[in-house]
Amino acid sequence: MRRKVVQQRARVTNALEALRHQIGLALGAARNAHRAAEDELARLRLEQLVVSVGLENAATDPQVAEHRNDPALASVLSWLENVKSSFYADWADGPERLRQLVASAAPGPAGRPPGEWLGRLGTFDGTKPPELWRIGSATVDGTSIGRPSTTLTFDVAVPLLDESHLSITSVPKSRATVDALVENLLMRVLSTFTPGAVRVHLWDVGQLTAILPNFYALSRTSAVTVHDPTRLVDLLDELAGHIRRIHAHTLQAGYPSLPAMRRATGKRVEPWRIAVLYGNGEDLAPEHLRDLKRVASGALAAGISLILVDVPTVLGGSVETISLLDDRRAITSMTGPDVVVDLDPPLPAGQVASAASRLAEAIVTRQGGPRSFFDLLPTEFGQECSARELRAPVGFHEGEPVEVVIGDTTPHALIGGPSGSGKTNFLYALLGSLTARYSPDELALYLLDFKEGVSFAGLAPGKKDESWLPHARLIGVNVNTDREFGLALLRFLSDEMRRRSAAAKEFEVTNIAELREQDPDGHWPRIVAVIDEFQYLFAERDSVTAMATALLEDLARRGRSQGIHLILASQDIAGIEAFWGKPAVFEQCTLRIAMPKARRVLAEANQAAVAAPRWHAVINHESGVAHGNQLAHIPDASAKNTFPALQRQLWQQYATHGRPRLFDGAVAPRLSESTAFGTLAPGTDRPRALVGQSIEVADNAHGIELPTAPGRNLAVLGSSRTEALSVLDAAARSLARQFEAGTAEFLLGCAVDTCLDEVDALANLLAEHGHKAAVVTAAELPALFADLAERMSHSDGRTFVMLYGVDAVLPALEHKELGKPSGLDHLRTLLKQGPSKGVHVLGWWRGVARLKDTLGFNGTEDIGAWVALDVQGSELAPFCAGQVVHWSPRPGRALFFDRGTHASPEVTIPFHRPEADDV
Ligand SMILES: Nc1ncnc2c1ncn2[C@@H]1O[C@H](COP(=O)(O)OP(=O)(O)OP(=O)(O)O)[C@@H](O)[C@H]1O
Repeated sequence: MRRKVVQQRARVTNALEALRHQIGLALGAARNAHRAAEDELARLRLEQLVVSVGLENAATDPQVAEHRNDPALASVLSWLENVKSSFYADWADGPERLRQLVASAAPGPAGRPPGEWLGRLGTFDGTKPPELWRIGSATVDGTSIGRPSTTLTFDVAVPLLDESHLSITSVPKSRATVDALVENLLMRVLSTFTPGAVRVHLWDVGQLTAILPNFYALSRTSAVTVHDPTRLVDLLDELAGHIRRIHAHTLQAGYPSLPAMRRATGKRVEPWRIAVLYGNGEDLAPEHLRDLKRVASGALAAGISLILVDVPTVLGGSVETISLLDDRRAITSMTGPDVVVDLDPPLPAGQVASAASRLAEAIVTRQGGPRSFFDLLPTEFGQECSARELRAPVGFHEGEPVEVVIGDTTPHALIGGPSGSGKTNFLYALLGSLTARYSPDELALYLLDFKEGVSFAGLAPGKKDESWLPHARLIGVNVNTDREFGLALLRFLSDEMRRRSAAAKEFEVTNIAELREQDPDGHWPRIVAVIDEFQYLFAERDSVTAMATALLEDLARRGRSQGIHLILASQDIAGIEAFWGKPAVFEQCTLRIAMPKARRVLAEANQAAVAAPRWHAVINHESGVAHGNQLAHIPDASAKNTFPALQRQLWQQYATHGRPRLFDGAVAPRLSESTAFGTLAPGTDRPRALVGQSIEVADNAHGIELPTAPGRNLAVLGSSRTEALSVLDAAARSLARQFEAGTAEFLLGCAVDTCLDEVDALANLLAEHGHKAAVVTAAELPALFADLAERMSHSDGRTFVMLYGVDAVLPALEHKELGKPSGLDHLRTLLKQGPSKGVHVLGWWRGVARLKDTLGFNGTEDIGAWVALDVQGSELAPFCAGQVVHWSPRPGRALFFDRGTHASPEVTIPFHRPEADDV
């Protein structure tokens, strides 16, 4: 037992001993590692010290001398000597390599001596600009590379376009040098590219004109713009606007930046822009500085470079610096502080001026003066897809096309400008440009003009020109008194929006682009609804305004995702004021187009439209904020044979697309041309008496159904003879179509002698259809009613009693023989009991009171439907279930109400009677 304990203790002791040994070793190793690290640190500190004082000064430097006894010093010095000599061995051919680098990165005018290019037009329109631009040369001492008493010279160039901004700092009295440097750089750039590919903006806090005077000739063209020294904000806004627009465009096309897009597509779509800002060394105002920084950070990706002279700021993005040392020399961030750059001498002033003139001439020639409408059109029609957006140029700015985009961020547009400023012309330019790019399967147009006149009428087939615009689905003209038609269009669009959103839901997508992807066989064109003088919609305080507002707001909010877009045009103030109280619509119109002198279309502080020249427009995709301004000259699209020429071409190309519906408020519709009339046929027990054309997007008619049921009579109310004849005529003729010959009887009771001819003519027409048709005179009416009241119980066919000015015979009807019912009693019986026995009265009373007298107490129920002509709405309440009727009579229009189908009365357009012309 004891032996066992002793053995165990020995084992534990041995184990502990072994552990102690291991710990000792580890501690020793750690001590050694620590010491080695400390040595290394000391060595590195020493190395840093020597580098900071310079290797060549190490021997004499007192700080280094303190380490004289340090054994590490020698190894540090020898290590640094090695590095230096191997570096200079590499650098021996450095100047030559730099020369080659500049030669390849700064080809042609970018790096070559001016004698080789100054005065010649550039030819480069490639996708990638030179990377470097020469500013001078630098000379270094050859001693360092083992060639004492020699010097080595190499070219110095700076990056600019697509690569970097430039910040130049001057010294006192060096303005001429700075100007020469900037002029040299700009001239190299301008002479590299084809004329017009570069735009230069000049701003000088201290000068209004005379900035780089040798460029004067170019300031008449788009190549150089001199900005007002007090309006830096305008320049920054303009640049910010370009950046946003270009950014949106490139992103939309799937590229991160303009240079990337250029490289990928091999096409230059935008000019390069260089903005030169001359400051005075003082800080910019904080708001300018903020805007400048914002511009600088997005500029390069949009092809914009800044050259800042004495503008103290720390810019975002990459910036190279040139700091002048005196009037010839500078240092630059490209070569570091130890290399002094000898700036190139100024270009000869005369030669720069004449080169600028040549370039200016070339730009003017290239821009070709004002462009025409046909320059807006693509060479091949109908090639674009509208799934994501609609995009089309509408004009030109300095030779470059200016586009309008209708899509996600700019779903709706507001166009404003005083009368004659070119709104209609703009609309034509836009419609032409869009319809030439997008086929009718991609774009459907609904065009409504509240102005008096027929501005869109030419887009529908006409007498002179049978062609039509195949994209147009609806054209409404002369609707200034038919606000209901505007409402009908909004209702139609709203229904279409619902239909699209239901389809989107079914496919589990949220917008039109996705819907088109998921349902490639569906027909989902983008819809553009243009409403010219839209403020008419809100012209009165009535239910039309209330409904139009609600519908417009809904469309403005939700139309975007369903591809339904509104373009609202107006003569500024009136139109825009109409929006007060409807901010939802106004705000959603993020695309603003201001014609010259338009007010309130753009943001309040944005005065661009005030200064816009004639036949121009300010196009702004940023809700009218100044940085969104794009000025464009709009070509003349309204000149004779301009738009029609395009229309004919499109019409031929898309021959299979149906004609648009034309609603012309100034032309009374013809019954014989009405679709509703054309589709009537015999064989119904609910014949329909048409009374007028309804004000709807579809070609529909109003009519009263006449089943054999109580109350199915029609009253026409008012003194307007022509319209009354028209309504009864349409009713009779449409009924006649729904019966086989001989199965319907028409009794035409004419109490007004002046209508006898028309009534006779109608009777003849009905007889021609093979129907029984008899004309009954005023004197015969009491007997007719007595007879009908008597025989209606045995009637088996249908009898339509058409009464003209029935009130004229009221006194005679009221005549009562003792113990016998009067004529009026018979008429009342007829009205009450006739319809359920197939005998219907369709009568014209020349006033509401006279109808009431006819019907007597409790008789209103017997008039199931009425058409009111020149009768005030207030009189109609008793025949409209007591509801308030808003109706002020207007020529050529009537109010129709059918108890059986209507919640409230609707405006109808009596058909034009062909015979009416002859009377
Ligand atoms: N860009 C243009 N170039 C040449 N002529 C133009 C241009 N724009 C408009 N016009 C001419 O000016 C006239 C008025 O233009 P337009 O009818 O478009 O103006 P508007 O603003 O619609 O006026 P209103 O509101 O009174 O109808 C037209 O005869 C048209 O031919």
